[in-house]
Amino acid sequence: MIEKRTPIKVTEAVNRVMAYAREHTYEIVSIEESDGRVLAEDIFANQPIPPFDKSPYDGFAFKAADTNQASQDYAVSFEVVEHIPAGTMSSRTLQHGEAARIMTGAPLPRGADCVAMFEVCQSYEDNEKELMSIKRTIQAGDNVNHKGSETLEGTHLIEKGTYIHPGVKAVLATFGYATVHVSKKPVIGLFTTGTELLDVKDDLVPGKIRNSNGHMIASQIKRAGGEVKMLGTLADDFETSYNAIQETLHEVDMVITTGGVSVGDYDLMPDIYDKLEAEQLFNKVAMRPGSVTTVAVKGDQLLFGLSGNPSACYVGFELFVRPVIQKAMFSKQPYPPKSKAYLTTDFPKPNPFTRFVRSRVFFKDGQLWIEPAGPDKSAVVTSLIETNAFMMLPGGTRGFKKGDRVEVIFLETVYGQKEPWTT
Ligand SMILES: Nc1nc2c(c(=O)[nH]1)N[C@H]1C(S)=C(S)[C@@H](COP(=O)(O)OP(=O)(O)OC[C@H]3O[C@@H](n4cnc5c(N)ncnc54)[C@H](O)[C@@H]3O)O[C@H]1N2
Ligand code: MOO
Ligand SMILES: [Mg+2]
Repeated sequence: MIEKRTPIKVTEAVNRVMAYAREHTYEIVSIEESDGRVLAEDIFANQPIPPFDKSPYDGFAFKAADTNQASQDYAVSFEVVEHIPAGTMSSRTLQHGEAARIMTGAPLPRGADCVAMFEVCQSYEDNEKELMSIKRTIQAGDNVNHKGSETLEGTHLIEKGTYIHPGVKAVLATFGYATVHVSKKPVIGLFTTGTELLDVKDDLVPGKIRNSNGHMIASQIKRAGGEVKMLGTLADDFETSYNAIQETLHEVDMVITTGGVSVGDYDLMPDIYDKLEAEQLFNKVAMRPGSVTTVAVKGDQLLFGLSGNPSACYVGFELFVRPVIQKAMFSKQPYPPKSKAYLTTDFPKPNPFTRFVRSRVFFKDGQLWIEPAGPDKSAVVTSLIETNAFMMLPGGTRGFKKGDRVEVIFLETVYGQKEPWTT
C-alpha cells in the first residue's frame, strides 16, 4: 500500500515555507559590481541636492532688482565682470549693475539671485568693456536651482531591500557610494536525481534523457537573485543520495533536489528526508502541475524536493523557492506580482486543483492578454520556451472561454509585490 498524501492549498504551502525564510547577511561590493543586487542598507542623503545654488541655464547671473525698470522699450545694461564655467566657484561678490556670464551647472556667485538665459540677453562691447543688456524684468529666484531644492540633507531616500537598477546607481554615485552594502546571495545547492539522466554533452542512448532540470533550475536561481552550487546528478540509489545530500547541508543555505518525490519505487526523497530527520512541511499541494512538490526543513534549513517533471519542477521553483531567495535578499516584496488579463483562447480543461498554466502574457491595444505557451502537461518542456507568466486558474472551476478575465502571475520582472497572493 502506498502512503496516502493529503494535499494542502497553495497559499498554505507558501506560508509554511515562508515561515522559515530568513534575511541573510550582507557583503560589500563596488558600485560597478552592484547592478541587479539588492541594497542591504538604507540610504540617507548625506548632502543636499543640489549641494549649492546653481544655474540651470547658460546665461547671465545678476541682482534681479536691477531689472525693475527694464521693458521692451528700455534695456537695462550690466557690466559682465566675470565668467563662471561649471566646476568653478566665483571669487567675488556681484554688485549692482554687474553680471557674471555663467554656464549650466555652475554655482551662482555671491550677490546674484537670478539667471537670465542667453536668448533673452544682448551681449556687446563698449570701450573694451564686456557688457550685456536685457529688456525684461527678472524676479529674484528665477532660473536658480536652489541648494537642497531637490533633496534636503538627511532625507531617507532608498530603502534597504531595493533592487539596484541604473537610477538607484545614479543616486548612490551622487552621494559618493564607491562601495555598497548589498545582500549576500543565498547559496543554493542543486542536485538533480534520476538514473535515466544524461549530461548535456552526452549522446542520447536508449531509455535515457538529458538532464534539463539542472540547467533550468540553475537559471531560475540566478534569475531570482541566488547563487547556484551545482552538485551534480545522483543516481536513484539511497545510500549515495543520502550521503551526498547530508554532506552538502553545511556548505549551502538551502538545498534543491529535482525528481524522486512521488510514490515510485525509486522515488527516494521522502525516505532521505526521514533519515535526515528533516520535518516535511508538506508532500502534496492542491495544484497542477507540481502536486508532488515536497518541502522539508532540517533545523532551520529548507530542503526543496521539486518534481522531476520539467514543467512541474519549474512551477514549484517559482512558487516556493523564489520568494525565499527574495526574502533572503531583504526584498520587501518577495512574491511574484499578480494581475488579470484576457484569455486569448478557450481553455476547456477542468481544474480540480489550482492550475498554473505556463503562459505568455502580452499587451495589445492597451490591454493585457494571456495565452497558454504550449501543451499543458507536467512532463512537457517545450511550453517553457514562450513562458513569461503563469495563468492561475482556481481549483474547482470547469474551464475558461476566450475573452474571460483570468489571473496572471508575472515571472520576468524584478519587481515583486508585498503581500502573498491567495489562490
Ligand atoms: N502512482 C503515481 N504516479 C505518479 C504520481 C502519483 O501521484 N501517483 N504523480 C505524478 C506526478 S503529478 C508527477 S509531477 C511525477 C513526479 O515525479 P517525481 O518527482 O517523483 O520525479 P521522477 O519520478 O524522478 O521523474 C519524473 C519524470 O521527470 C523526468 N525527469 C526527472 N529528472 C529530470 C531532469 N533532471 N531533467 C529532465 N527530466 C527529468 C523523469 O525522467 C520522469 O519522466 O510523478 C507522477 N507519477
Ligand atoms: O505534480 Mo504533477 O506535476 O501535478 O503533474
Ligand atoms: Mg517518480
